[in-house]
Amino acid sequence: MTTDSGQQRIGIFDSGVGGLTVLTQLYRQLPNESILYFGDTARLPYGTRTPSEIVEFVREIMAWLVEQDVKMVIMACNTSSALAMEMVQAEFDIPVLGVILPGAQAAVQQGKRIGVIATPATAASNAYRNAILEMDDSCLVWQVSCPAFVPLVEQNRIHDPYTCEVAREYLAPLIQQRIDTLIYGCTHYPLLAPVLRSLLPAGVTSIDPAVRVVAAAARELELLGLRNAGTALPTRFCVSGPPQQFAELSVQWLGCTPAVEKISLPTVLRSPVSLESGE
Ligand SMILES: N[C@H](CCC(=O)O)C(=O)O
Repeated sequence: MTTDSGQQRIGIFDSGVGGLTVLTQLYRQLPNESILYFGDTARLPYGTRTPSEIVEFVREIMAWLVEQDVKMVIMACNTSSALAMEMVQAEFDIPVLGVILPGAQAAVQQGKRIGVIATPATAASNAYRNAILEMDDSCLVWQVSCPAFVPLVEQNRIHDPYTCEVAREYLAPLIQQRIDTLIYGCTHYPLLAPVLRSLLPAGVTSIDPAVRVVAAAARELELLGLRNAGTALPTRFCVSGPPQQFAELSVQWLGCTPAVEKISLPTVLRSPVSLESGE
């Protein structure tokens, strides 16, 4: 498929508005690049899904993004990066970046006592713990699963006093362990930064993996000769749920109301292996 004006976009996806924190970094660091954003809003939150559901969702999204002729994909979702990276690398022949490794790398360069707040699926996968310890086994890592955060952000309840109460509870064991670094292990969480920062001791550095993953994307585009020299096209926003809801929620971070399309993802056959395994 040929894209508008022949320009290939970078595809980024999340379950909902969390990926906007990656999009903001793309606007900052790669202002000439055109972006296709997909939010799987009909099926969020991902963090309480099973690993096989998450892999299946990512497979469908990747197939659709490839159909749209994107030149690179950034998985702007920690849960997808933690659970589906292996599948993506095995099944799709396109540059794909996840947020876990860049986030872990930023953390080990910053501190030794590292806290990770993440969705239940990401925390259970131990993706951050494993990545951090592989890079520096002298680090100490504490992970906290925060199931309430994504629904609260998607319900636009960031400034609700209840959100602050929940955040206090999630952060308490990390503060007790005297962490020096905190990874926002879900792309929705930087949207909660004002609340989180108000609860964290001043000496704790927070890490938003979006900054690093976009820097890595810039390097990779350069290396592959895929940088866009011209002017970026307006970002194309697509969702699987109600477009109006996404538009109304995201305006506060985008600064303008985006035009949002509802799309249907293709159904992808599971995998040759699972089809054959029944024979
Ligand atoms: N923002 C995503 C997904 C959160 C969810 O839908 O639970 C992440 O980074 O994990």
